[in-house]
Amino acid sequence: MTDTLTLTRPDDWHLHLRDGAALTAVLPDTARQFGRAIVMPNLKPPVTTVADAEAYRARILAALPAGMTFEPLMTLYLTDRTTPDEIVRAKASGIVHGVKLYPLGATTNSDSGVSSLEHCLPVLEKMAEVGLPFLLHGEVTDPDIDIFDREAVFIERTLAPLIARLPELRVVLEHITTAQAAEFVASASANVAATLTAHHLLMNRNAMLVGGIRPHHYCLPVLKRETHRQALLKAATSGSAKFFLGTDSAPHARHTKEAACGCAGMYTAHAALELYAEAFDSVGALDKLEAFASFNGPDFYRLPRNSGTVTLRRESWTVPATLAYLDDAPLVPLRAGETLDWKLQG
Ligand SMILES: NC(=O)N[C@@H](CC(=O)O)C(=O)O
Ligand SMILES: [Zn+2]
Ligand SMILES: [Zn+2]
Repeated sequence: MTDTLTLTRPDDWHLHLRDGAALTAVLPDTARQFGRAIVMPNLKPPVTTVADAEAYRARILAALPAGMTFEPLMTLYLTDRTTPDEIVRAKASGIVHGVKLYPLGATTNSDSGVSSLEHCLPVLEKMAEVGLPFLLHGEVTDPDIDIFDREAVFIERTLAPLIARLPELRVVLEHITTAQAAEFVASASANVAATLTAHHLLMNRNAMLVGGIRPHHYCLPVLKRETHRQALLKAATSGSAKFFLGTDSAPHARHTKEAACGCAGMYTAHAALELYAEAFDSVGALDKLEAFASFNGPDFYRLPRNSGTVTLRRESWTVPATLAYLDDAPLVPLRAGETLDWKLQG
């Protein structure tokens, strides 16, 4: 049995850092583990221009505790008003590494999202031309489509036609949750990849709905049935370079989750690598974790792999019940009050 695991320093290819006091509270959790992260642009208001991204990047670096190194990889939030010129500026900036699609109304802070990709074709063509990846929250928002089917329908209605139209566009289907998504990505061209969260590798929808409704296990795309979780775990541990780590750690203050209409998003950054190690260990695939966490992402984004390493040890520890977040508004991390079997050293 492996008890110690040393990995090339990993990166998080899908992360919500928020802003202000929330940013200051959560950033150290990520910076302890990851060299870089693709930082999601769904602030209020969203990060839609290179100027916004530069200012947000400066706020992230200013919030980083002394002595920690971490590189935020910025993204732009695609809107119906994004211009091809902004894409050219984004590529030239060197700090923007992707453009994010939030279908209008699909998830947290998506009310500036895109109503139809048809409007955005000139922008998407420019992204393909300059080589800026397109990052997708892959769910349709059609009210007639059942929430558990929204990812699979997105693949049929939006992703497949997009790829057929612009095969040279590099696309990341974020936080995939279904067997359909895993199969689609695995059989698509090398320009199509996916991120996988630790929580979708570890939990199915029973964790949200059995024995009472558990708001801290509610996220989007929503947890699916066990067959899907198994398909995701198989994809993550398959050795395919198309699948890589993206926590989708998405902090929301406790009272906004424990509410009649609770926010979507799980906070996992406090123990991200430990949670992935548990998932990979559960199928005897710890040897596949390094490529998933540290190689496949930078290779797809055409960035150098990190130097340096992190070490995990098989060691029990208890996750705190809450973490400090905003004044009088704590954060409930995934596995709050429970024991984890892996621990990041140092
Ligand atoms: N994943 C979530 O459930 N929530 C994310 C948004 C997102 O990634 O869809 C958030 O910003 O809170
Ligand atoms: Zn999303
Ligand atoms: Zn997200």
